[in-house]
Amino acid sequence: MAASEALSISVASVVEDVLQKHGNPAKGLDLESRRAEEAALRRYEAASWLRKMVGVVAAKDLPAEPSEEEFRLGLRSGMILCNVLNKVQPGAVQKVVESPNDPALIPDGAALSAYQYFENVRNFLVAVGEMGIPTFEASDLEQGGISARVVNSVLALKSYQEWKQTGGTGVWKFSGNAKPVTSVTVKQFVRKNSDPFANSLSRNSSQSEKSLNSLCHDADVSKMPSSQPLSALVHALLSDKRPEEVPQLVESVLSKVVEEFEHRIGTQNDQANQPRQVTSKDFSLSQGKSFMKSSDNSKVLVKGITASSHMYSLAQAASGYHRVLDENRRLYNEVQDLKGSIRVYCRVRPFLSGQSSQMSTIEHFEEGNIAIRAPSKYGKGLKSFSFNKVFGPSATQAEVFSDMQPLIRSVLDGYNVCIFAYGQTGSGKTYTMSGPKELTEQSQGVNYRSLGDLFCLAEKRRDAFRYDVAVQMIEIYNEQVRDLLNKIRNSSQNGLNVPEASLVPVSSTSDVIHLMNIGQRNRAVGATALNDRSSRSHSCLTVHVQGRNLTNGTTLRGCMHLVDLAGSERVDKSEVTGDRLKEAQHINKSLSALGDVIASLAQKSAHVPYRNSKLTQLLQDSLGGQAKTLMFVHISPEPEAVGETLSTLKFAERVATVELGAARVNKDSADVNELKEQIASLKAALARKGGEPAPSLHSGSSSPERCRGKGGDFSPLCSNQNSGDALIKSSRHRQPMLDVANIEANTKSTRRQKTHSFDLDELLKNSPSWPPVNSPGRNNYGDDDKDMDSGEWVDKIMVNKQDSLTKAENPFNCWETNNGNLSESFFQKYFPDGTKLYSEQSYNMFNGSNQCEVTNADYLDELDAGTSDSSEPDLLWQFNHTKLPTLSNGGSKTKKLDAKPAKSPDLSKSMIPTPSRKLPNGTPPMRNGRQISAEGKRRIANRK
Ligand SMILES: Nc1ncnc2c1ncn2[C@@H]1O[C@H](COP(=O)(O)OP(=O)(O)OP(=O)(O)O)[C@@H](O)[C@H]1O
Repeated sequence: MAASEALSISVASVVEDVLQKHGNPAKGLDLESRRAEEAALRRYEAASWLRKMVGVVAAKDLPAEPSEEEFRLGLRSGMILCNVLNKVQPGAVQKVVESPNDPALIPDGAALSAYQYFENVRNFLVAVGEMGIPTFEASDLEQGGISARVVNSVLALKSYQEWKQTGGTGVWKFSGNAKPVTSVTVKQFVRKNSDPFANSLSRNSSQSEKSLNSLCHDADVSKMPSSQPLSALVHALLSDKRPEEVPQLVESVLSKVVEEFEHRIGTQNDQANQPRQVTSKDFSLSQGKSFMKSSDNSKVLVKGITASSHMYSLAQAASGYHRVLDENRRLYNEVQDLKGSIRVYCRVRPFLSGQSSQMSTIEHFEEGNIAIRAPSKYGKGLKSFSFNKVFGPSATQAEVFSDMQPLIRSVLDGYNVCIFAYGQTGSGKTYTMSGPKELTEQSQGVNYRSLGDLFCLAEKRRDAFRYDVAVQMIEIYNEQVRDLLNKIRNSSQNGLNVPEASLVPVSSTSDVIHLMNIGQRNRAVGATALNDRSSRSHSCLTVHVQGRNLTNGTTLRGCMHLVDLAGSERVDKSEVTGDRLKEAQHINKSLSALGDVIASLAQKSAHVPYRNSKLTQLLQDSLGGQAKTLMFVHISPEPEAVGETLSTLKFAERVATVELGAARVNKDSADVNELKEQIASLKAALARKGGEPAPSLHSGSSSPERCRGKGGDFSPLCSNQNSGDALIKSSRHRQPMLDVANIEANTKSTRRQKTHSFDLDELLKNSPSWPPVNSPGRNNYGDDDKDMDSGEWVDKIMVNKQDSLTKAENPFNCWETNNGNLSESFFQKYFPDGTKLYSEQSYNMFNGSNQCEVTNADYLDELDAGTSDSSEPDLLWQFNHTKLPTLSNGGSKTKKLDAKPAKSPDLSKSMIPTPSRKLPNGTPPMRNGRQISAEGKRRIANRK
């Protein structure tokens, strides 16, 4: 007799017990009493069935709800057993010995009668044994015998009969027993779907809570005989949990269920003197067969035995489902990361209020696939697209964020990350990145959540790392880069606004929220027919993180760009004129340039035209470098948007094919840090010798030596609330950086200067670096990288990486450092020895300036080359666009693993929806629009 055949476990009670223990371990159920109750219920079920089979007259000696003793005595003669067996399987027992006496009156041990009913019992056991039904020992019907084994055997026979009744053919296999059905506690388990596992497997992995609920619903928990319904237990358990805690919790509960189940099975095995431990595999396999035989594929009422085993299998499947899904995703992501692919998540915006009667063009979506119903104009039929993930209209902000959460960890692990939102105007880009206008905690977008998570994680790692964080917000408006967090000072001389600061240290989520509100207000927005809050610019929030390993002194620098692109829109839909047309053309141009870059990358072209727009320069290192890049592509569900939707999805699908190469960790060993400090000291000494104010590593007073800042008179937001207010106030007067640059250039002429027009490059040269670049030298970390744990995104071999210019090629030695992240000096000045120091001088250091002082740097260059070979130790803002000339010259330094052009349709112009704005005539110009435009033209003319 197989061990599994004698087992009898109720999964429902196991789940309930585990949930109760989870909710309040102190209130664990009295398992013993529960088990006794369970055994009694099973006995009643067996007795009831036997009575039903032979009729109450023949079964008069067997009460409907017998005690153990009554059960044993009632069956002791073997007559009921044999007669029932013959009904189930006619002729199974050839001759049933009828006792002349009332068997119930036969005293235990009476020899003659014992022989008579021994015959019956033996015949019964032989017959059921041949049928594959669990048997018991004849002595189990004697005093002291194990009546539970008799119960098991009877219930197995019952199960066999049910199987036969439902048309079972072939070899019957016992599938375990369940709680009995009695008149008192009717338990019917409704199977909602004949294949619940397939059903659950199609669910979103981030919806663990749903999975748990569905687990309970599938079991029809409301009908379970429990002191507390399972649903109540589930809710009690989950009520105080954060969504991100749910998956682990579910996993933990399910593994405990499995554990407990196996424990109980083991206990039963012991009781049954059958030491073989039944594995969950045995159990679910046998269950599976049994179920398939008894299922009618649509709706099956599964009672008793089957329900129990179904529950178990369901619990198992749900548990396994999460593990398998996680594993699949991890492996898939690893493959993607090894290829350096850009991840693409698609999000469908819901219909907005007042639109609900419309038909959605989204035919269906699940996991990574989406199908759009296209009208004949676009080639009638369903168009399917595949992405890493598709979020439907009802996806919450939390769900969307949870899928990209590992990236946050990556930033803290020293990786560069870029997340950007792409899509038609009004499709929900800003909603995803920031949230709706009326922001609540639930509706906060990726930006807020990322920063919140970042601080949270940093706090958790407090014992091992000390992290310093600073943020920067810019926008690209009409091909001009603007600093959204800039403290603006009105220049009394010429009336032009001057940016004062662009990088602000933050120490908490509220600092960030405050800053982002400022930045958001400063975005160029204007009314359009499609979206009255339509942004007219690309915005980018950059988060710089530096972490010092408190144990070994290594430093990690991560950087994250969160980019909300301006809306894409076809020109032919546009009716815009004037300034709006100009804006649209700029947006169009930059998105087309983005398409060109993507196309070149997809084809692995030698030359990637990054320089064609500010946007592509901004994203250069995220698109072609070592960053982990995620694109959220947004689509609207309205039929009139279907053209945009299709072209957006086509573009996005191409983006997904781009292989960027390996993301790399930015890590400096303690030795490197030490050397950098030495170099910084030497530089300071040299500067002093040259009669200039000595730069100080820790005083924050060094910036004037190299990158001249403006004489700002305010403190950072996080350290001075008043200054924050001032920042808000003054930042309303935005000024194109172009203008600022020239003012700067004109007011400073005594030192060696490099005066440029103030485009993105200029800004970046003098600001904390833009999309981080790791110079070749800096990235020679060798095996160190392997130590880094970056969550789902794995370290990779770098491919297709653009080399930065070497120092020698760098025309501006104040830009020579290419570590691509917040400079050492920044952290040394802002966070010396763990203290946030933000002096007026140090703050000035961050002020955008287009001038780089070059002082006695040749000697220092030698030093640098001999040490960290690429990393400017401090004092200078690290400019990471020094490689741009290389790129524009045809990318001669580009390393390609595979230079063979991939099959890649031209996705640039044809696929990028040409942005334009449908603006009602007479729309008021944006606040600075005209002035910027005029000034911009003047500056551009000057440059020429
Ligand atoms: N997932 C969503 N759930 C609910 N409302 C949404 C969602 N996505 C977008 N919306 C709403 O749709 C409108 C347009 O969204 P949003 O402003 O984010 O679009 P956008 O793509 O950023 O537009 P633009 O390119 O013009 O800036 C807003 O009112 C926003 O609140």
